[in-house]
Amino acid sequence: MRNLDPLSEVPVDPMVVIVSSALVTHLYFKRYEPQSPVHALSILLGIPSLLSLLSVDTGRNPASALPTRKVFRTFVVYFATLIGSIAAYRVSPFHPLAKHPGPFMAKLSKLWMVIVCWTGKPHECFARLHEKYGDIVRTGPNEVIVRDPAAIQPLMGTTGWGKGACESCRMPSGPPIDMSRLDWSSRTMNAPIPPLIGVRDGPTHAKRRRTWNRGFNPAAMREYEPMVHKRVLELTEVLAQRGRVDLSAMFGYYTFDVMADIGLGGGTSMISEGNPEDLLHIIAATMRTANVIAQIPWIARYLKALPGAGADLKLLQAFSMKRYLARKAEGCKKKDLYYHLADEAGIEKQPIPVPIILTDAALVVIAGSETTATVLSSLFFYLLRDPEKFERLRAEIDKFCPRGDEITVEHFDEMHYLEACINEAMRLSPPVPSGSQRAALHPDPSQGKMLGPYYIPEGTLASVNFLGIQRDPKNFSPFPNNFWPDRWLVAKSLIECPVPEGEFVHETSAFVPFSFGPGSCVGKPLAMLELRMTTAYLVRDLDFKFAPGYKETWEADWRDHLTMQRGELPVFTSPRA
Ligand code: HEM
Repeated sequence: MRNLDPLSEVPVDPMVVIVSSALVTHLYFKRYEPQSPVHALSILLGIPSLLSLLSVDTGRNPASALPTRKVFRTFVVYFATLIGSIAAYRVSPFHPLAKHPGPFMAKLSKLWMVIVCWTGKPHECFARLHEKYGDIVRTGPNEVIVRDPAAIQPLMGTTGWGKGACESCRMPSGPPIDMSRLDWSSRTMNAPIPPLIGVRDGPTHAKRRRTWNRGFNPAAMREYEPMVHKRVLELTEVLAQRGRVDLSAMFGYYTFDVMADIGLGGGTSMISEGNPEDLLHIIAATMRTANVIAQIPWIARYLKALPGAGADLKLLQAFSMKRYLARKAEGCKKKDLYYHLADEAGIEKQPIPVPIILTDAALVVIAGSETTATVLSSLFFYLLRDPEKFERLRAEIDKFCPRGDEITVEHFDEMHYLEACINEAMRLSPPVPSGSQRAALHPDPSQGKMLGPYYIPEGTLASVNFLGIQRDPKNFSPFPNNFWPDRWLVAKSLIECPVPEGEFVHETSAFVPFSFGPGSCVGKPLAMLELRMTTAYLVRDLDFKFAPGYKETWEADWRDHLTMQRGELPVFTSPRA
């Protein structure tokens, strides 16, 4: 009987055809990285299915019309070749990142980063890797992290790369965008209208940022000052009566209330009532999941189909929607941040689309609350561990603003020690510890970059390790890991340097808690206002001490889920004696 196996009629071993097809698939994926699941799955399942059909011998034996073994063998050979080829290329000397050292498993697969991010300990892991491999470490097949301030300007400055793929998959909503012009690294979780922080394209980002910039200019900040002031007084009053509190949680409630007041027309009372809607836990859970998914953004397309996927995110979006509708119905009574983000003044030529207002409203609370709360919590942890520094700060505040007086922004210009303490807390515990990723926008080989002394090719995801550079003795010495606010005063020549001149290093370009360049933190003026005002009132008017039994595990409890998540800070608070 005639053999109908078409592959057997050509003088080529069917195995060669299957292996070659898998290698061509690797090349195709490497070059085009299909964005849609239908496209990707039709290639990954279609090719081996077709090859199975072609290699079925339907002529010899009717039983072979059920060619389970051949189909199985075709699939196994195809996928083994495909995976083997990808793995071999990634660890080979031909890979563009071959000369950058890093853990073998990280070079092989992004799964390594998925696991690291899931543990919440990337910041500790990266510190160990820098010790072992140096200032640039390959942390993924196409990814590096850099601990060198020379990388900041070229990567994040005006001629730097766009936001990395990670951010753009964090808060998906709305219709899909055309990803066809973006390179492999820009995979997103169908983030059609990404929040400002995830807008990769420079001009689009600059356009979106205009309303935000107006929302944090000096005139806008003057409007917010009374709102912050009111909440600081409320916090001070509540803490004066509470006794034992988790100060870290209280700062979370306080910053959330401030952001809701300024960005969403108010409507929350966490300082007095706690966290009844569980919003802070929802934000934490969202950040953790999103940071893991961001390592393999393509998976979001498939996860989204699962029931219950993104439930936390939806709760957060529902909260933003509720507050948005309330604020809109209320109308413009004051020039809050919403006034600027929704362009209630009508400055923009086109009205701001509602989906953009909603997406950015969620960003207001996500970006603006836990970040500031982390710095406040760390600052109080360091101050309570070191009563001499607490007293020195209190003396400065008393001097410029005695008890009973209202503390206003005018007082802060002269409070150098307050500024030094805040900077030092942000140096030791930046709320975005492992940096904000960047990636070239288009697959253009000319877009490779020198990051200081290191060349990285386009197609690389790159981050500057903020915690790493801020604690590197090459940038801050002596005592790089200790809370030593005096370094900021020495650097400004306000006090004598207590160590021999050669031992003092203060590299201000390596201090980037708010990041750097056109995509850096737009909310910095508000964050600084909250940090100064809150610290000044609490240190001046309250006494604090660690709750008995607290093991001072503050830093060990940190979890890095893009933003730092904090553990408890149990303290006793009382009115100042
Ligand atoms: C101490 C407190 C804060 C710190 C340390 C901090 C830090 C950061 C960092 C590192 C980024 C990433 C920038 C990048 O991608 O390069 C960022 C972005 C951002 N932050 Fe903050 N932040 C703080 C408070 C705030 C506050 C109070 C707001 C108010 C809403 C805010 C709003 C934003 C926004 C909107 C972005 C996105 C900016 C953009 O992509 O253009 N942040 N922040």
